[in-house]
Amino acid sequence: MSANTELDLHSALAWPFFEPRHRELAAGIEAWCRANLAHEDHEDVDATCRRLVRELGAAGWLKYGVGGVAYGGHGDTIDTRAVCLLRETLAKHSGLADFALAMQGLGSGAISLGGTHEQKTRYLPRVANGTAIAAFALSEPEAGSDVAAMTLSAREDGDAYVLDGDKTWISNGGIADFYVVFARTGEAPGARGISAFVVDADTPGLEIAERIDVIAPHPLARLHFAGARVPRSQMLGAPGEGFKLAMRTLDIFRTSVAAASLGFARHAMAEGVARAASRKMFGQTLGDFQLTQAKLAQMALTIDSSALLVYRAAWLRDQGENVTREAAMAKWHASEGAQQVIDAAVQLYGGMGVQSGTAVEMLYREIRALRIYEGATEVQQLIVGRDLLKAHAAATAGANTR
Ligand SMILES: Cc1cc2nc3c(=O)[nH]c(=O)nc-3n(C[C@H](O)[C@H](O)[C@H](O)COP(=O)(O)OP(=O)(O)OC[C@H]3O[C@@H](n4cnc5c(N)ncnc54)[C@H](O)[C@@H]3O)c2cc1C
Repeated sequence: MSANTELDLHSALAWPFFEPRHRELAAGIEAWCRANLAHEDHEDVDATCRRLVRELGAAGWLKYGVGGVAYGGHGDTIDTRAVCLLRETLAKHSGLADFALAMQGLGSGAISLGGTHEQKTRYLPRVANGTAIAAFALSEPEAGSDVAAMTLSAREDGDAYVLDGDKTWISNGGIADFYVVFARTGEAPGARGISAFVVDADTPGLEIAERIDVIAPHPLARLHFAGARVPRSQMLGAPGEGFKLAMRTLDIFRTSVAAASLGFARHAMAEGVARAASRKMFGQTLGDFQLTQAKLAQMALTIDSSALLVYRAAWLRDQGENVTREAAMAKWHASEGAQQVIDAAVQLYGGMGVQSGTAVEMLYREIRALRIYEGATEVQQLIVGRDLLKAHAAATAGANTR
C-alpha cells in the first residue's frame, strides 16, 4: 500500500472520535495485513475463506465482533469503532479478508445481543477464535429489501420448531458451521411474527440448494429447509422478537459496511494518485493536467466525507446512542462514494483499469455489492427520510403540549 494511504489513515486517527486503544489497534491490524495478506490464493474461495477465518481468529482480530469477555469477546459490548477500523484496514488490503471478519460478527451478532448464557457459551468462543464459521440468514427469494415479507416458516412441534422454506444470498452459505435464521412463527402479522434461531449446518432437513457466483467471489448460497427440526432451546430471544434482533444486529454492522467501502476507496485513491504521478503523456505526466487534479480532489473529498460519517456513527453508537439515521447515512454515502472513487481510479488507468487482475479492476468488482446488501442505497434513503419526519412529528407534538 502506498505511503499516501497511510498518511490519510494516520491523520484520520487523530480525530476526536478515537481513543489511544483505537490508534494501537489500527497500527496492529495494518502490520498484520502487510505480513499476512500479500499472497492470497483466490483460486479456491471456500478454502481461502476458511483459512482467513482461522488466521484472523488466531491473531485475535475476531474478538472485536463478539460481545462478552466471558464468551471470548474483546469487551462486554461490541466496540463499533474497533470493528470499523478493522474492516477499513482489511478492505484496503483484501476484500475477502474483510468479508471473513465481517461475517463472523454479523453471523453471530444476534447471539451476542440476544442469546442465553448457554447459547453464548456454545457458539461465541468458537466464533471469536475462528474455529466455527457463522452466517446470517435473513433474505429470501421474495423478501430482500422488503424483508418483513419473509415466508420461511417455523412451526412449533413439541420441544422443537420445524423449519420449511428458502433463504438466499446467504454469505458463508456452504462453509458455515451454523446459521442464524429468521423465520415466521406467526405471533402477529408482518415483522412482529418473526423469530430467530441458531441452526447448526448439519441439521437434517437443511441443505445447500445452490451455490451462487458473484462478481467478487465469496462463499454464497441458497439454503433450503424441508422439515428441519430445531430444538426450542435454539431460539434467540423471545418468540416474535426476531425481526427486532435482526435490525439491532444490522444497526451495528451497517456502519462497518461503510467502513469497508472506505477501505476500498482509500486503496483506489492510492492507486489513482500513483498512476497520475507516473503516467507520461503529451510531454507531461497525467497529474500535471488540471482535469486530473480536479478528479483527485473530488476523490479525496468523497473519502474524507465518508470517513467523517463512518466514525461519527461508530462513535455515537459506542456512546450508547441510537444511530439508525447516522448508520444509514454512512452506509449510503460511503458505498456510493467508494463506487465513484474507484470508477475515477479505473479511468485514470485507461485500458489497464479494466484489465482483469489489476488492483482497480478488482476494486471495481469488490465495491458493487456493498451498495445492495444490508439494505440497498434506496432503503438507506428511506430510513433517513422517515427518521427526519418522525423527529419532526415528535418535535411538533412536544411544542403543542407545552
Ligand atoms: C454479495 C451479497 C451478499 C449477501 N449476503 C447476505 C447475507 O449474508 N444474509 C442475508 O440475509 N442476505 C444477504 N444478501 C442479500 C441482500 O441483503 C439483498 O440482496 C438485499 O437486501 C436486496 O434484496 P433483493 O436482492 O431481493 O433486491 P430487491 O429487494 O428486489 O431490490 C432490488 C432493488 O430495488 C431497489 N429498491 C429497494 N427498495 C426500494 C424502495 N423502497 N424504493 C425504491 N427502490 C427500492 C434497490 O435499488 C434494490 O437494489 C446478500 C446479497 C449480496 C448481493
